[in-house]
Amino acid sequence: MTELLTREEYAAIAADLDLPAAPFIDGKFRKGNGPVMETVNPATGEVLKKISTANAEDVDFAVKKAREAFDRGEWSRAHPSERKDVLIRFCKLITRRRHELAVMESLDSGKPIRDCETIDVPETIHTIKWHGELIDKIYDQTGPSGDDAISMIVREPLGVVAAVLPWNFPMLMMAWKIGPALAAGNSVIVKPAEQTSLTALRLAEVAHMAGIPRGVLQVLPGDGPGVGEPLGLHMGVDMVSFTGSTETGKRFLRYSADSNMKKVTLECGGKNPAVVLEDAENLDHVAEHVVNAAFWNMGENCSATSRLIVHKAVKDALLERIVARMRDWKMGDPLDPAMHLGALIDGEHCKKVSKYLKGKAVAGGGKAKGNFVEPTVYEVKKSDAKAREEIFGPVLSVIEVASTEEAIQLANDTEYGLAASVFSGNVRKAIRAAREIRAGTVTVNCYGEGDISTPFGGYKQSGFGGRDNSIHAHDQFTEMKTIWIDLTDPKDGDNVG
Ligand SMILES: NC(=O)C1=CN([C@@H]2O[C@H](COP(=O)(O)OP(=O)(O)OC[C@H]3O[C@@H](n4cnc5c(N)ncnc54)[C@H](O)[C@@H]3O)[C@@H](O)[C@H]2O)C=CC1
Ligand code: BAL
Repeated sequence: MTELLTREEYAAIAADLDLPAAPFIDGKFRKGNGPVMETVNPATGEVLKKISTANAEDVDFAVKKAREAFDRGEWSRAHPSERKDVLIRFCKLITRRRHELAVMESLDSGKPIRDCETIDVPETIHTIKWHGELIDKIYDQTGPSGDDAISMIVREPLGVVAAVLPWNFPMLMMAWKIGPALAAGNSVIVKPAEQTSLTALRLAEVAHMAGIPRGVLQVLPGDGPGVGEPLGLHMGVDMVSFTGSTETGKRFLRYSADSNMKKVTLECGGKNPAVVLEDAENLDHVAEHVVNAAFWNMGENCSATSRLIVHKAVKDALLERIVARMRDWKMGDPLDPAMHLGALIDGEHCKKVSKYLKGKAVAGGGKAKGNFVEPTVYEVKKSDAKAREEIFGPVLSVIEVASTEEAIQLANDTEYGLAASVFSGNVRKAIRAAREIRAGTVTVNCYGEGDISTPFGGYKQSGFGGRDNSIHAHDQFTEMKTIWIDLTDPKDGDNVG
């Protein structure tokens, strides 16, 4: 269990922070050639730091350094157990600095400190450790090539990987990418979201202290056009692993087509349903999961439940319980460990979310103060924008249905397919529904994203090209090669063709 400090202790850590302020390239912080960018605390509007950003010239330099590091081979060709040892040392250093990292994450993103301490930091450590531990335990394969040959099917690191990150889980999404990519031996260039660069920069420095060689993990702060686009278009980048909006994800497919056909994997948006069937058991339990699914991380979560598709027989009883549970979710100062909800990422996003706060709410719906938005529930028609568009905020749209078939049809009536949940007391019905819903993760009688051992990614416009987490992430960050070895004796005659 992670211990939480007091508000005062967190404030003291915040006051003492020495925040990073420049790109981390080839083993050190260097002034970038891009514009200076302010990183702002979304809860207070205070400028936390002025950060020197990278530009296309810095991207070129970082790619060159990443390639040189890859070719030197001290990381890419190190024995897997050596890479494991360094990654585990990296995790130990993160553990030592966990409170500092949690406070930086909370200040920079508006996330409640209790989540940063109990989820973001420990899951970051767990993810990097899991992939480090994995790398010296997986085998390559041989093919069924008969007596005259042996075919080896081996996995090799891709080379230079760019990880383009969102602002909603800055550190954890970095771990989802760098854990498997570094374990496999790649050089990685991280582009954090422009709102949240601080923990990425600190992690790169800590990784270097742990023994990750220069050039192997670099971080380039900056915006999409200034840093993301040159990375996407760069002829020296072998892969982009992206998490963010579907619209920007599609841009990376275009960048790839317009440059070197680099591998692209995309983890994008969602309009995720919780489907509650008429035989759902224990509505208190269902309500607890739905409230967590909809409002955790202020709804700024790609897998957040934003549609509650509920059978009319249980709707009123469930809504009553949801409204009651919402009262336990306290919103306020993110550095106060009693708070469950902090601020949305910035004013622009807050404006986008607030556009949906119209009509009579079942709960919440109060006017947003600063970047804080009250958790809100609406009953809507299936054609309503609230039921169709990704809001990415604490807004839950409830749609009543009259049958299981209608519920599943509606669950699938979206361009997205990231996550879903099904609640039913009948296992056969629940599993049938889970199979019929077209989404990358479907949970039964709970909400969740699985864990590090299970793949995460989307169907339809929620994802492309691979999965984060699990051994499938290792596949994502490696290239597959066949090595065919002839075993016939040349003395026995012609073995050509
Ligand atoms: N995981 C998810 O599903 C996420 C979804 N979103 C959704 O996206 C909406 C917009 O949020 P944004 O921060 O603007 O997401 P975004 O998808 O534009 O940003 C994600 C990353 O892509 C980069 N990027 C942006 N434009 C780019 C470009 N033209 N070329 C290369 N890289 C580029 C950004 O700098 C950031 O690092 C949100 O309101 C939300 O609905 C946002 C963040 C995460
Ligand atoms: N929930 C993990 C991925 C994301 O929200 O972007």
